[in-house]
Amino acid sequence: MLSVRGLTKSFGAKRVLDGVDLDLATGESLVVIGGSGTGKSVLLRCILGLETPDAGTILWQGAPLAQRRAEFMDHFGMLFQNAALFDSLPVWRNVAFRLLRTMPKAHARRIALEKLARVGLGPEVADLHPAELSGGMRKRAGLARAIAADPKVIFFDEPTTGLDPIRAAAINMLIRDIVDETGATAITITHDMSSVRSIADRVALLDRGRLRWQGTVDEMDRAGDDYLADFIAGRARPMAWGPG
Ligand SMILES: Nc1ncnc2c1ncn2[C@@H]1O[C@H](COP(=O)(O)OP(=O)(O)OP(=O)(O)O)[C@@H](O)[C@H]1O
Repeated sequence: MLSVRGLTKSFGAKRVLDGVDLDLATGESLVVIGGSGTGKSVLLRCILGLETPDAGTILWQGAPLAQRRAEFMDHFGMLFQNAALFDSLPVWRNVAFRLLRTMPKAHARRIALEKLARVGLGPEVADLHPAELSGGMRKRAGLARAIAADPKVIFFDEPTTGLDPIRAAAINMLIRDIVDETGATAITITHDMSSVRSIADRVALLDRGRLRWQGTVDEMDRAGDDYLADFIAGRARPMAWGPG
């Protein structure tokens, strides 16, 4: 359903993406891993049309995504790093933000409460403001917002950043369950190997602007790629990969 071909993007003299090819089937959950500054966010931003690639194509359902951007965005949801909620709005209005453009307030609120319940937040949370929530609750509210309009494609940007391991595991489980339930196609970018193991059908390792390796989680553990093995184990090789 989503194909990236030869995606290239430089900032000044620095080539951040250097011919990335990627295919994503409907309902598949792809997790993109890679060291800091390897271009994971730039890849997502190019797919979203927030950056203009220097070269390459992005196809959605077989047609250039750039020509169908509005339709794509109607079917798209995103969990932002640090949840990115609007501080001035109560939680339910954050969740219902897109719905409020197309439906009466009472209906949008009812859906927001359903989505909040789906991510484990009760109705008592609906009228609180984001500042009154813990980090884990903010992530859950961000997740409720991401799924509010029943998206077919969901991006998760570093979903466990800032959470303790137990709350991170809960968010990972919730994401996997939601992806399974909804049949949504998902791309997650993360450094967190627990997210990879919980969420991924397929893993792609981005390194110096290229996809260095991709495969299933099982294949990842047997891959025989030194950098991938170091990444999985959280192992540093002095001077091997630059200051990144
Ligand atoms: N708008 C921009 N202008 C200039 N350089 C940029 C811009 N956006 C990204 N970069 C550079 O592109 C490189 C890749 O950035 P990107 O944010 O995609 O990394 P990342 O893999 O998501 O890293 P992290 O895991 O640390 O978030 C970095 O060196 C960054 O400084």
